[in-house]
Amino acid sequence: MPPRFPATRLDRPVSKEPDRLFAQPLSQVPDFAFNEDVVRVFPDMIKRSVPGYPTIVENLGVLAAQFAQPNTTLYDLGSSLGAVTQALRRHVRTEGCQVIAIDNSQAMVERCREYLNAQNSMFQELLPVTVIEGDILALDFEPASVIALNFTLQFIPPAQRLELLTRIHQALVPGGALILSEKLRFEDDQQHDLLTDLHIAFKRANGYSDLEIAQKRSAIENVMKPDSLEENRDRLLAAGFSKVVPWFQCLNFASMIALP
Ligand SMILES: Nc1ncnc2c1ncn2[C@@H]1O[C@H](C[S@+](CC[C@H]([NH3+])C(=O)[O-])CC(=O)[O-])[C@@H](O)[C@H]1O
Ligand SMILES: O=C(O)C(=O)Cc1ccccc1
Repeated sequence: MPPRFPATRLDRPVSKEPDRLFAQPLSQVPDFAFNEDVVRVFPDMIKRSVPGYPTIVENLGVLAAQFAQPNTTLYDLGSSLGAVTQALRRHVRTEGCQVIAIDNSQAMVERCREYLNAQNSMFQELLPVTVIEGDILALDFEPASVIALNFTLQFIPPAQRLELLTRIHQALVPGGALILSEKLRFEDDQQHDLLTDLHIAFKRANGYSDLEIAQKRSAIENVMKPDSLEENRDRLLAAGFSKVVPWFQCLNFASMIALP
């Protein structure tokens, strides 16, 4: 019998179940939700859907090691299965730090805890971690040096994004940073259409059919609302951040560092 969680190149045990959630024609496509069905295929889904995702996650650990300050908290907001938390723990060795991962999907949180237990049993001297099932909009932040919002803000109702970022800014200590990754929309229609077509080509190259791509798009269109890079930058500045530095973009997915 093969082990239930074979170790990957990154020493991270992940489900290998392929994403076929939208492969059959659905008479009505329900709104996308982070439920048990999604959790089972999530590692495959996110890798085949988000160009640059593995690079962003691994380098988030590298970036975090530069910003982590002693005796502070590192947050993984909207942690899903804890890929970012695992990267933080692979890279950050700063004295007295802890990681808090939080997600409001019970199914995600349960599986995330299993994966982090597996990481605990494979490595020593990892930062302590707490996984919370809860709403990031209701979180009381501890003094923090690294806050990761890795493809989570796009699922927060647009009217609540500025207030969340303002509270994140207030929680950050000097020398810390918010790392924000988002799908982007583009203000120039031609640029938007080109990068959207290229994203569809990326998905097709990763084995998704036209039907899967179309049904997934209609599932997410009511729940995931991307902003442009300019909107993201302006909102971060309005929240009190002093500097916004994009550090990665692959097609219509980008990640930026925001300094307090
Ligand atoms: N209000 C909320 N409070 C808490 N969690 C929330 C909220 N709204 C949505 N979520 C959670 O945010 C996560 C977004 S996925 C993040 C990927 C991960 N960061 C990764 O790097 O692998 C992005 C994607 O699937 O495109 C889901 O797990 C939601 O349950
Ligand atoms: O699949 C897409 O088109 C996306 O934009 C990204 C995504 C990835 C995983 C869950 C929801 C959205």
